[in-house]
Amino acid sequence: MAKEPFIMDHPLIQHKISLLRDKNTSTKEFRELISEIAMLMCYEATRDLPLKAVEIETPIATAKAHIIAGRKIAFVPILRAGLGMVDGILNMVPSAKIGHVGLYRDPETLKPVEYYCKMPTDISERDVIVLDPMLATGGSAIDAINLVKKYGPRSVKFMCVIAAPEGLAALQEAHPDVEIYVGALDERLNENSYIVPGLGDAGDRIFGTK
Ligand SMILES: O=P(O)(O)OC[C@H]1O[C@H](OP(=O)(O)OP(=O)(O)O)[C@H](O)[C@@H]1O
Ligand SMILES: O=c1cc[nH]c(=O)[nH]1
Ligand SMILES: [Mg+2]
Repeated sequence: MAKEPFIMDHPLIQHKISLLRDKNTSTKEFRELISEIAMLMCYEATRDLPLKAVEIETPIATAKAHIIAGRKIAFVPILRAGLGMVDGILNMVPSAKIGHVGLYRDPETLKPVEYYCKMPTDISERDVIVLDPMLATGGSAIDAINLVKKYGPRSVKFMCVIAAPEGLAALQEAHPDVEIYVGALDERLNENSYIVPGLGDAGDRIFGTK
């Protein structure tokens, strides 16, 4: 059985996603918002990182404190649009490594086509979070996670800004072990498999290509 997805309810995330949806939001603002949302979502998606107890000498006394227990993380953006989430996330986890999966959705078949894959060499020691702003039919996320799993990472999570119910169900069925973090769960897909109401084509809006 797949785990329940984690749907973000934080007001800051909801506010920023609303601005992202607006067709009048400029490329510059869109890029900044995607990065900020990814940073806030990363805070939630890393909530289960294990801690270890340490003693720290403050100027006053010895503090019994906690630091992250050496778990290693890799983020894997799905090109192109996933790249827009990387900067914000690296603000939170600066030592993370980054893998890349290049996929585009064929406009006729709507099936993902792979054109690039490069993973950190030590990915089998890492917890991976796959990044893509959009989960529409789910085909791209499912294929990207299939690719990542071939490298034998310790665990895989998936983080998206907007999901369609259809894509969420498909991803849960294909990868029931993967924890899914969603900024907002929308109504449905339209006849071209775009998310409704969604925000349009995330890659085009991040890179200004339309
Ligand atoms: O769930 P799916 O139906 O597979 O659709 C979602 C995919 O579509 C978009 O990428 P796109 O193919 O537009 O490529 P791009 O990021 O290069 O624009 C998006 O960023 C996802 O990767
Ligand atoms: O709504 C959608 C669906 C797929 N890809 C996008 O960028 N947006
Ligand atoms: Mg696109």
